[in-house]
Amino acid sequence: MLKTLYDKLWDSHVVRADTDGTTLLYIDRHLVHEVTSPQAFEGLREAHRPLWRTSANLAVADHNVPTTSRAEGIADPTSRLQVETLDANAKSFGLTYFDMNDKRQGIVHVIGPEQGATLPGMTVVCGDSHTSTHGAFGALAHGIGTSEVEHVLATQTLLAKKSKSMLVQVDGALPAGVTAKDIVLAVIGKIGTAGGTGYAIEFGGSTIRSLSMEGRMTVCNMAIEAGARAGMVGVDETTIDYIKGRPFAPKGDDWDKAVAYWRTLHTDPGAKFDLVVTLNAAEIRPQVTWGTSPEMVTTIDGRVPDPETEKDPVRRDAMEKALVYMNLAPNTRIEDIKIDKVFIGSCTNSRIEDLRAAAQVVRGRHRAANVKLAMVVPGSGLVKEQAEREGLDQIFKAAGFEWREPGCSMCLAMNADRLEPGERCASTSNRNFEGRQGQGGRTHLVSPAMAAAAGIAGHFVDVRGL
Ligand SMILES: CC(C)[C@H](C(=O)O)[C@@H](O)C(=O)O
Ligand code: SF4
Repeated sequence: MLKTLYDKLWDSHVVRADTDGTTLLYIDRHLVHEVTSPQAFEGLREAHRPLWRTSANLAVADHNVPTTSRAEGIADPTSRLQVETLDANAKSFGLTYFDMNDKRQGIVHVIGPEQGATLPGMTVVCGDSHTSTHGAFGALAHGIGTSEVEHVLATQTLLAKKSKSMLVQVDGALPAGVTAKDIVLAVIGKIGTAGGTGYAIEFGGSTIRSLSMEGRMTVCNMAIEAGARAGMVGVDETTIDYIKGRPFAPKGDDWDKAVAYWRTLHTDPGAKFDLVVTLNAAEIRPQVTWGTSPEMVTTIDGRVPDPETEKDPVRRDAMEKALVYMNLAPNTRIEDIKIDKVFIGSCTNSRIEDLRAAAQVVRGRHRAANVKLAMVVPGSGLVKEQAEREGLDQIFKAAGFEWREPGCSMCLAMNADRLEPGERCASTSNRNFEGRQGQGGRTHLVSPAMAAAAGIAGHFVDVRGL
């Protein structure tokens, strides 16, 4: 039988399947962070349960860590308690753990692949919705809730039901200045934030094949924002080259055997998907969100839409509400929207290529006077180190951008980095709902190059013209 990549990943992890489709799946890799793990560890402790397979777990603190003056510790007591609780749990349960001062520390979805802890053919879970990122490696990866975190820690399995399959096929050469972030925002603009509900999405086509692993991770990262449970890309030489030599990757004979297996991890030609969506890369332009959902997106040469032209009353209401929150008038040119802050970071766009793309734009230029703060937050200590080797930190600092320590930072308002009420931000993160970056803050999702360009111009601007 012809199989999709999703079928192959699913079938190879079934421990037991009931007639109603409820399936117990074996989990190969469990990533742990401080927000969704405390109750899970507490549950194990109360039940006197050990971990089923300690070496399957990798833990890191990311959401609550400060991105400045880390040596002084964490000022906020709630954040400090969460991180200290993970410190203590990792120690008492014996998990591999990168603490806040370890240079391998970073955002959980950046460090998994960086360490080679995320490998093709694996099932990867984490108590975090953006676990879909890891699907870029030909893995079945998705977020789980805290009670499931406890279940995985105790049994190395998860109860699941198979989703339907969707292929998002993107073909053609990407125009200059258009990036993986623009592809995925364009996909969400097309299918909507509910378009992927009930599906696992495979991204394919020549455009996706030509993306680096960083780009593929950006695309899979936001599959969850399209409503899908998982995003994935088939394995090819780009995947294998990325993994080779990473600390957790197999070595010697094991490497050869693994690679032979990994090369089978793609959809068989002719295998059927429940739904196929196609995009032409040549038609994708730099994207900017204007509202409070990633599907409220348009192109840099576009305008804020006018709710008057929307016939569906539910959608019209949502648009009106979003425009009030965003303080935007219908028909405003996107290029005329002024910004107060820039955030370059998050598990969507904080990898070395993202930082290179942003640095290329700001090199020799300076932050606009109306931009109060432009911050660059590398996804991990190792990304930071690499960027510094390449002199990117100097380029950013010379341009008036702040160079920070790794973490989730201003992607969400769970640490010291946040927007003040009414502030408008060009952000490379993945969510723009009300209050996401701070109460009353206004988020516009863009690519790293577009965020950098907005920081220089003081308003959104087309990177293709720079
Ligand atoms: C805190 C965590 C549970 C959450 C998630 O699951 O995604 C966060 O990472 C986010 O991006 O909103
Ligand atoms: S960077 Fe943002 S989206 Fe990613 S895990 Fe952290 S909070 Fe969630």
